[in-house]
Amino acid sequence: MTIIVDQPQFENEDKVQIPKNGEKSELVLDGGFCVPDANTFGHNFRDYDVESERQKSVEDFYRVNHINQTVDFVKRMRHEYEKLDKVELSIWECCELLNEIVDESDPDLDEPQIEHLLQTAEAIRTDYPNQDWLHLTALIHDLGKVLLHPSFGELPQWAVVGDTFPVGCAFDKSIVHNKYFVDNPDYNNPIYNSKHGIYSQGCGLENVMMSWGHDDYMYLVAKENRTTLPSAGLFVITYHSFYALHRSGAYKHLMNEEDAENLKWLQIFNKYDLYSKSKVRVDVEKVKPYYQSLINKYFPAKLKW
Ligand SMILES: O[C@H]1[C@H](O)[C@@H](O)[C@H](O)[C@@H](O)[C@H]1O
Ligand SMILES: [Fe+2]
Ligand SMILES: [Fe+2]
Repeated sequence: MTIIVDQPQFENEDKVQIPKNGEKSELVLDGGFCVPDANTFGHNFRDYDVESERQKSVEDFYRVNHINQTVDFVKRMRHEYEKLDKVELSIWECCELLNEIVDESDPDLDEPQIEHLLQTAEAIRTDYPNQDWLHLTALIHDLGKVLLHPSFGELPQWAVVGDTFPVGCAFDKSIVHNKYFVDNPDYNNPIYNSKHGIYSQGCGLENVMMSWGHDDYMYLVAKENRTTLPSAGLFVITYHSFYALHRSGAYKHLMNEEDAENLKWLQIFNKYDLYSKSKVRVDVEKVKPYYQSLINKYFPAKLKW
């Protein structure tokens, strides 16, 4: 059986159902990319409740993340990192640096980060051969995880990875492990805990502060280094971990028209980001010249980080 995924769409469930043992079925994305039956550990993708060793550490990750991501914290991080005074590196050098990094929030990934970047990019490239900006967006979408590296300040996991969400307004129920927000200082602050909080209807996501992490950081780096990527590419980078929006449809009241357009690309991108996590290795040396040509097209040779 072949299930075609309609795109783009809002899904209300937080995890994707995959076939039970023995049931043969596959999900086929737009251009024929086949979604694996299960993640590397034999579970549904993004199943945050399944009993496993990994589940416990992922839940603990979200507990600390939800307690510490506050308006004050995000403001401090933005101020610190917009200086871009840490290091000077090319995009590719940064991809290689990612290999030293482990993401403790991810229940699905068991490969080095560079594999994940290339698997995502190559899967999209097959299905959308003419959108070279989307191939490059995929290659760099998780590069901000270098924040975990000593030369970038060695931030703790909870300040770098995991799903993101707005701060400064109420935390939505659809956010993974949302029960831990009760211990966040902003949770009981009347300025921050209403539906709109410090924002207004349709204000545009650009004006909304997201929890600090690799998405926002990479957006900052790309923008300040004057990338020529289109706005949809920057949107994908900035909100790819915002599952409450792109999967559950929460916080739509903060979007403007441009966000709604860009969201369509994010929903396409997300399928590849999530389901290309597999054991199938990409031959890095073989694909490197292609990605290097895209880097040359859209970025300066060296970037300030
Ligand atoms: O655990 C994962 C991982 O950190 C991804 O890079 C991020 O984009 C996802 O939103 C998150 O769930
Ligand atoms: Fe990510
Ligand atoms: Fe990713």
